Amino acid sequence: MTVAGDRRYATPGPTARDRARAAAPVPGSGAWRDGDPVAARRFADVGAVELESGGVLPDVRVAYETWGELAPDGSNAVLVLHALTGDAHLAGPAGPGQHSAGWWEQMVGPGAPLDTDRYFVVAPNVLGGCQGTTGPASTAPDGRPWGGRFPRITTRDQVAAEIELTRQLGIDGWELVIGASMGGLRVLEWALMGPEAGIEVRGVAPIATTAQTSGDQIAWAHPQLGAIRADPRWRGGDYYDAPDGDGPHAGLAVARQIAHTTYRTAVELDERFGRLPQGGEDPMTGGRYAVQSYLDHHGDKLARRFDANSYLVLTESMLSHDLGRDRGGVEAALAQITARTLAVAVDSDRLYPPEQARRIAAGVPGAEPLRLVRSDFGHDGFLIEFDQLGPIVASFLAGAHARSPEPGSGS
Ligand SMILES: CC(=O)SCCNC(=O)CCNC(=O)[C@H](O)C(C)(C)COP(=O)(O)OP(=O)(O)OC[C@H]1O[C@@H](n2cnc3c(N)ncnc32)[C@H](O)[C@@H]1OP(=O)(O)O
Ligand SMILES: N[C@@H](CCO)C(=O)O
Repeated sequence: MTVAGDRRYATPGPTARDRARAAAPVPGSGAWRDGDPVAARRFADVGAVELESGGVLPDVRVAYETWGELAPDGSNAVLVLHALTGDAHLAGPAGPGQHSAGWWEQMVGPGAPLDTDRYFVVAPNVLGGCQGTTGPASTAPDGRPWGGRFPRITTRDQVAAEIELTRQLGIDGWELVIGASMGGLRVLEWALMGPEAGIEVRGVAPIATTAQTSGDQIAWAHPQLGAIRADPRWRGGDYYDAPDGDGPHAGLAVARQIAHTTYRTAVELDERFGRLPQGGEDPMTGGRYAVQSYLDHHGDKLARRFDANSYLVLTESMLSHDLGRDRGGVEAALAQITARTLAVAVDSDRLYPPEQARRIAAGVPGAEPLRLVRSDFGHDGFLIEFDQLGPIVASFLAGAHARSPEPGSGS
């Protein structure tokens, strides 16, 4: 698909995702209909999590959703890990308290690439998040919200909480652990921490992600953190009791605008919006260009659905990510991964460039060759290009079937 010369987006209209869906529906996707039963959001109390920093986060609760049925021999479990502002709601209509229909509904469902007729799919909300799992807005032991006191957490701390969830679910192995962006960081830690914890990880699919957060990624995150902290309504992170929910919405919106620019491509923004003014506004007399309006929209939309402190905590967890820390470096760590590995990148991703995924594919013994998704839309391609991503994931899973008994066969 190309966006060249497409100026329809100067005002809101069908999105790239809408058009991709219409042009090439993914087999089995779209099986969820309004009115279908919503996958129930459940909660697991996983106890205290010992943090890499040396502290302890007590009374951790993990929110999660599941689809499909766990086979009697437990052989068909798939773990899906969401990105920065995602949540446990992969597929199906929005339920109570959920901001939207599932963010990966094209990938998960009956007959979809992650086929819920065949697999038991589990999606937790990440530690530090704001969609049901313990995070800065949760209540601390003293009865007040954690707020600015919420500890620094790392990718490994997040996986430690997910390991406890896995134990509570009675799952002793994952057929596949899959996720993109921040989810992909956890996928890679799972590949090492899972087996160390006695949980078999048979396959991993890190998508649009990296084995080690780079200087460029830290640099892009820095002004996002600063925008939230510079908002006087942030109040050092203790804004939950502010009158009328008077939190750092403006700072969070600016952070999202910076981030969203990195999620798309320079070519798309230029060809799609160019220098067009927004609607009846005149940029020469204080009005906005259409691309400014577009970023305002995405910033405001996130500020309405996401907690600024979680944005800080999760962003800083991403900065901590280094698969090689205390493992002798990235290459030594990748070399220890024994799971079947499929690294996927989006060819136009300027935030997680394909070189980073290539490093994963080159470093893991026996990994599949790097798979590139072709997209005009950059990092967000993992949320748009389902006609490519779906078959890549489905064929990787089919490769697992070729080598092992039918999931759930018990043999
Ligand atoms: C795992 C996870 O990451 S879960 C979280 C995923 N969801 C998000 O990140 C939410 C933010 N949304 C997005 O990033 C994108 O919408 C995607 C990736 C989900 C889909 O991409 P696209 O289909 O290309 O959507 P696009 O970036 O064009 O955004 C469309 C929105 O911009 C709006 N828009 C487009 N042009 C303009 C404009 N000139 N002025 C104002 N708004 C505009 C559209 O009305 C639409 O609004 P809506 O989403 O409220 O309906
Ligand atoms: N749109 C995605 C991009 C980050 O990978 C999100 O908000 O989580």
